[in-house]
Amino acid sequence: MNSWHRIVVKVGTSTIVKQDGQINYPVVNRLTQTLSSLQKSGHEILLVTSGAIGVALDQMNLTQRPQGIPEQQALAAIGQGYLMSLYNQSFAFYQQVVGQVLLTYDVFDNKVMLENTLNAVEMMFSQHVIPIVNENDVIAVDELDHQHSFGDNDRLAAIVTREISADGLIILSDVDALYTANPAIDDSAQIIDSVTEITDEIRLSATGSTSGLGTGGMSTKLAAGEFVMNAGSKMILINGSNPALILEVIAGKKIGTLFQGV
Ligand SMILES: Nc1ncnc2c1ncn2[C@@H]1O[C@H](COP(=O)(O)OP(=O)(O)O)[C@@H](O)[C@H]1O
Ligand SMILES: N[C@@H](CCC(=O)OP(=O)(O)O)C(=O)O
Repeated sequence: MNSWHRIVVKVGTSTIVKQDGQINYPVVNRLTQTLSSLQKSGHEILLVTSGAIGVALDQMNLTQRPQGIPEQQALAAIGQGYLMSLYNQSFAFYQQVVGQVLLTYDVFDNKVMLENTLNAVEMMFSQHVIPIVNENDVIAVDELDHQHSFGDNDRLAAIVTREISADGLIILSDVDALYTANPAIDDSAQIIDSVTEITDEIRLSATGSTSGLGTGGMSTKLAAGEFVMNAGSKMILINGSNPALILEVIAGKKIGTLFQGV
């Protein structure tokens, strides 16, 4: 069924931080306006946001993401508070209350921690509050995974979508859709408007991030799509430069790439 009542929206760093490293205030404003209006019209919205490290780079006058894990953890600590202050201020303009939920992957393996988290999220939904989720990069302990994909919020958003039994996940990125090849480096790349199964051909089309801001590129989004489809839900990938597109997705308009099993 194509309903979008309980929705997870994931926003990538490349959407809220511009190429020059500055925060994209108009986009943050349109995002908070769109999500607030959806919440007020009866939808349950959970926002998974990246950007802690992205905004901290600017705060610390750095032009690129450091390679070292402790350096990135420190930036995550610095930027997370700032990121939440941005969202608090922007949502407050639309009289929308939000709550911060910082997660690590071990939460999903621990029955008690998971139950506590889900209880808090359900309570926020019943109070018309929008939970804002990010990975708690400062204390994340999965060292091996950390080395390879420090902070993968596409995966986190997919797991959250399953755990809260959301109707779907909307991923906002800096591309219009999944393409047959990375459009940043291949002019002949074509949009793929729907995916029912992640085939090897699709997997090969996806490469990592070229923006310098995001982390996972398209590979982590495909993995998220596969996870969400296996959980019986759906995912849409759209361009985050105009977050009001979320309203069109919910109205059933065909934009971006829809990942949905048959
Ligand atoms: N097949 C593909 N289709 C679309 N984008 C792709 C593809 N392969 C790689 N990419 C890259 O993935 C990037 C989006 O991932 P990323 O930079 O991690 O964004 P975000 O910060 O939104 O998570 C795009 O800018 C694009 O360069
Ligand atoms: N947790 C990290 C973001 C990790 C991440 O997945 O980034 P992105 O590829 O921009 O969605 C942060 O807040 O900086």
